[in-house]
Amino acid sequence: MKVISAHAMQEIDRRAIKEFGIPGHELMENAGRRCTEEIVAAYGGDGGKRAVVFAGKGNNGGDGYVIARHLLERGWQVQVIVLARREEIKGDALISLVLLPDDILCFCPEEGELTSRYHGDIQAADLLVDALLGTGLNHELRGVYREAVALINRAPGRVAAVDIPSGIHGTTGSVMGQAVRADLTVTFACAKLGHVLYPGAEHVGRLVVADIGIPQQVSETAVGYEFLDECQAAALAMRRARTAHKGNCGHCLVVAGSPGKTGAAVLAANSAVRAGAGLVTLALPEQLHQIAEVKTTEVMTVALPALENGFLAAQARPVIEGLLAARDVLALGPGIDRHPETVALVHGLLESATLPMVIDADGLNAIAEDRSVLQRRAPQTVVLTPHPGEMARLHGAPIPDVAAVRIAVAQEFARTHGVYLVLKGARTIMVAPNGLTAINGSGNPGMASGGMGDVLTGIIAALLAQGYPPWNACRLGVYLHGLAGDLVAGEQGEIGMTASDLMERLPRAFNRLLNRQQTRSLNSGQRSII
Ligand SMILES: NC(=O)C1=CN([C@@H]2O[C@H](COP(=O)(O)OP(=O)(O)OC[C@H]3O[C@@H](n4cnc5c(N)ncnc54)[C@H](O)[C@@H]3O)[C@@H](O)[C@H]2O)[C@@H](O)CC1
Ligand SMILES: [K+]
Repeated sequence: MKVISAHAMQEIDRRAIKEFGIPGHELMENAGRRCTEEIVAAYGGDGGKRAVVFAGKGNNGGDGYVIARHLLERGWQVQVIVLARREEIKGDALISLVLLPDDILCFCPEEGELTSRYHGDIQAADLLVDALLGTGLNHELRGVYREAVALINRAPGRVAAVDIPSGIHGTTGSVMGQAVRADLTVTFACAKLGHVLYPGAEHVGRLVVADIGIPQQVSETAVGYEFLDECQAAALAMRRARTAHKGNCGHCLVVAGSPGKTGAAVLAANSAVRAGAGLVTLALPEQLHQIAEVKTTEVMTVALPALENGFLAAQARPVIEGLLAARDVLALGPGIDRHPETVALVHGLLESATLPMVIDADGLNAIAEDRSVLQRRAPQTVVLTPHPGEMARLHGAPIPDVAAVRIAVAQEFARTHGVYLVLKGARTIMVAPNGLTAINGSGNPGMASGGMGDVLTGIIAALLAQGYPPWNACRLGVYLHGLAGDLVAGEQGEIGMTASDLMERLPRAFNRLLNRQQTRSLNSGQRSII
């Protein structure tokens, strides 16, 4: 599903009106009619129900007037509360307002009056229509708007939001002080970033994207982002040839681990096995070699030169380079810590290794110490998988500053340094070096526990080793990781989920995507490939 920013939607509206000559009030009429159809389908079309429509002073409110008119025609009892003075309503919204009977309109621009005069009506409504603010939201909610949102959220009736729940920023998904919690949101032409990014995504309820007559060439050419759902992820999964053997399913080298963090190394290596790599070698500090031998079965292990304290030494570089000659992908960083010799090793490998690399954890912190190493690197595909803290270090800014604009930060970093960037979090962001951007739709808060990142590193490395193009490996890998987490949550709940639990579900997650492909081809009348 394509998602766009609030600004891109304003541009779509502008082009539809200016370049294609579609009158704005016609778009508003279509928007209001489509909202009404969805409301009636969800909450009943047989009349006799009560609706209170909350309208702001802009065009979102205008959509609300159209909805009010259509609900009246269908026999609903309707009251419209406008949070402005009548003379403040202008343009297309005014065209829709004048079509409403005066006796259902209340103008309520001042804080306090709403609660004192309309509390009873609001409590008695079967449906509250939130047409306060849409893509024009540009500052925190205050005064009577804040009061209205609180009243809507406390009322027992169902809530239908027009375009986006009021108070949610259409581009960042943030709550601007206070925001409506809707049961149903009907948006127009395309979903907006604010519908899928948290915390906005939790306010939307069921999302319907309605066609309001905007020409396809306008909405298709708008700059957008890919929201990765199960259907799109399934399309990325490749079936294995019946003649496959371990030699052509790729060999991953995982360089990881330091004292106290053998688990990170083992998780990354075992996850590469579970994500389908033909062969996996785990190379780790010599002091940890025996432990890794005990904790792994399918994975081969190699002892690397290490300092006395067990951190990877610079002399490990020629040994690793020797191993790389017969490997397809290098996964570097889980649990390696930040010793200066280890940092030098990461820099050295970036400069010499010419095969695809997935770099995580302290591998990223090593890059953050000298970002210019990314410019000096040998020509190779590099996938970086930071969490917000690592992203902030890479970017050189405090975490809250990065969190507020995470998509923009990820895009800038990926473009500037020519890397694939996977910025982890609720709704992981993926960016290709050319700026293509995807937002992951799978996963749950149970995955907020240690080791999950190591698993993701192993998955993406395994997909690259199996021949997935890097952009597909990033998107499929991230989706599979979240889907495996969702499978764990479905079986045992979110709390107490471990990275090992998730890793064990990877084959099932993969299989679910492949089965979905098969169902699709059966449904479309094609012969299934069994
Ligand atoms: N031609 C178009 O542009 C169309 C627009 N449509 C609707 O119009 C909406 C966009 O309309 P507008 O651009 O008029 O914007 P909105 O109706 O979202 O709000 C804009 C008004 O609210 C004020 N405002 C912004 N933030 C506020 C806050 N926190 N508290 C109080 N007031 C605040 C602004 O100063 C402005 O007066 C869309 O979301 C959609 O619902 C649809 O009718 C389809 C066609
Ligand atoms: K709204």
